[in-house]
Amino acid sequence: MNYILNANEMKMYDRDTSERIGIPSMVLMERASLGVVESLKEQNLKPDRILVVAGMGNNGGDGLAVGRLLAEKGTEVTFYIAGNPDKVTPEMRRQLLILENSGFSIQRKLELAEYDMVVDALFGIGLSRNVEGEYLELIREINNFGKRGALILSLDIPSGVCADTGRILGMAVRADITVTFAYAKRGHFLYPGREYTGKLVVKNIGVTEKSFIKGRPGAFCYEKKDLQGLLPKRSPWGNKGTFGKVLLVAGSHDMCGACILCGKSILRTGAGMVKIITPACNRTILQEAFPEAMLYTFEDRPEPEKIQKSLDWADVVVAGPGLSTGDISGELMEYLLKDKRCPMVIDADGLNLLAARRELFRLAKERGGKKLIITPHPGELVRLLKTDREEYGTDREKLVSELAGELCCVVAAKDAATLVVEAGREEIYINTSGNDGMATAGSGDVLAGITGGLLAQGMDSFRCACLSVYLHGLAGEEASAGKGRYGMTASDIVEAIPTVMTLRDEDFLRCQKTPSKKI
Ligand SMILES: NC(=O)C1=CN([C@@H]2O[C@H](COP(=O)(O)OP(=O)(O)OC[C@H]3O[C@@H](n4cnc5c(N)ncnc54)[C@H](OP(=O)(O)O)[C@@H]3O)[C@@H](O)[C@H]2O)[C@@H](O)CC1
Ligand SMILES: Nc1ncnc2c1ncn2[C@@H]1O[C@H](COP(=O)(O)OP(=O)(O)O)[C@@H](O)[C@H]1O
Ligand SMILES: [K+]
Repeated sequence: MNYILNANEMKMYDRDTSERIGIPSMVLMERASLGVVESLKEQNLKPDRILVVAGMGNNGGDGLAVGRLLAEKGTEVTFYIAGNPDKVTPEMRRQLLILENSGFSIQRKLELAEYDMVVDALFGIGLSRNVEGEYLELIREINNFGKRGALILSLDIPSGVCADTGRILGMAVRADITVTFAYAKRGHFLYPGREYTGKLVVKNIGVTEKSFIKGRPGAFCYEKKDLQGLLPKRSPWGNKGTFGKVLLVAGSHDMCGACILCGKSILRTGAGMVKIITPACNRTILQEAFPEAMLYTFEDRPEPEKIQKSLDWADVVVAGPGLSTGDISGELMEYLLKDKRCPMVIDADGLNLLAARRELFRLAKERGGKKLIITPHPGELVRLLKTDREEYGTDREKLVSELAGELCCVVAAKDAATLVVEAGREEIYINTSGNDGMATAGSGDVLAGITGGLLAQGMDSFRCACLSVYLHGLAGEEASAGKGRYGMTASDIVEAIPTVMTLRDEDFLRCQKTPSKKI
């Protein structure tokens, strides 16, 4: 697990590290700059000629220090500073003095020479408004250097990207590499900032969790190394009942694929059994394409006793993929929502029904507690909140929290960077896995299946939604590694699930054999 910070949190932890813990700000800056140089070495990048573009804040100070350290190693460095000298921070002033005392000259006019690398140190997390005028022209010029082949290295965050939202404030530097300090920032992972960040490297500078005394960061993400500890434990003497029974209510007259994609994902994630309720027209295709599933198929309308029997059998319900929004589906959703025993995952048309019929929305809300996970894509989210795409674009996190609060549930708000929010919980999960190959029909059905599969294995709703989103993204990456981002389909994502969540036998045996007591 890794924290993802906003600008205020980073400033608060920086300040605590220097003022309370006592590591001087200049030391943090030197460590940050050494981290950048180390990162270039790790990537085998040896620039001969670089341009450092520095602003008047501490981001500029980092830039001057990086230039100085590289000059010590023989790189030819041109220093350029921009901005109002009245605004210079004490650390930046000190960096200017060090350069002056060391005999470097600093330019105030941009030299349009050829450089192998441009260091972007114009604005960091202190960017507070849209860039305009001279700064806008500078950012354009930095990007032009990039187009002509120079490597663009942004310090902390590409200048022009809002560290809190990932929004572009006027114009932003398109970095090839961003080296950030202590922790990643939200703007590195939220779009469009994520696209401008290029490859992200995080360097430790001495700011640690010891500085979280006034509050922990509000966001986190998962990494591959976390997986082993996050996956539900499997009992060696378990049977298919132990690993969970999932009732999938999905599919409609012209939509059978959603049952298959979602149902297969449930089993691929490790749940023991799946039973599908769907119209009779889907029976033959399901029996052929998905023989592992049990079925309850109905002709005109499902019988309440049979629905109830299925609900009594199930540990978890997944409802909505390909369901359609007709009256029969509405009735089905009503039965499911009224039965409050099973935790439930609602996706796709299940959510459209909630949006269209307030009675169903009310029933969902009444389930309350931690028993509901919903997985809306942006269209479904705005329908549920009766808002529009414009508002979604303005403050997505606020809308997602609002929805979680209204339904008293966990919301996995799907998008290129999916957010997971739980009613009443302050921290949010920001997903970092996946790619644009996943923007393909049926991909969301796979996520609903993974979520149901993990929930059936006993996970807590919030952790389950976070892990499902992360695994889904990893499966998307695995699928694209085989088929490419153009050609991959949702079926490829399903097939990649086992690979990304494989608990290797040797790991399993090690867990079993390691004694917990130390002597
Ligand atoms: N110990 C530490 O703290 C460490 C900090 N570190 C580094 O410090 C960075 C944060 O430094 P920072 O807070 O000085 O802010 P920074 O991003 O340099 O810019 C602020 C300047 O920009 C100006 N400005 C803002 N928006 C503008 C606009 N649109 N157009 C024009 N001007 C605008 C703003 O002016 P003002 O808003 O006051 O008018 C102010 O002058 C951080 O990202 C990391 O790199 C590391 O060294 C590790 C240790
Ligand atoms: N550019 C992208 N990068 C990463 N993930 C993406 C991207 N585009 C879509 N996804 C993921 O793909 C899934 C698409 O879901 P959804 O829109 O519900 O598809 P469908 O309705 O076809 O099943 C979501 O989980 C979303 O997060
Ligand atoms: K920067």
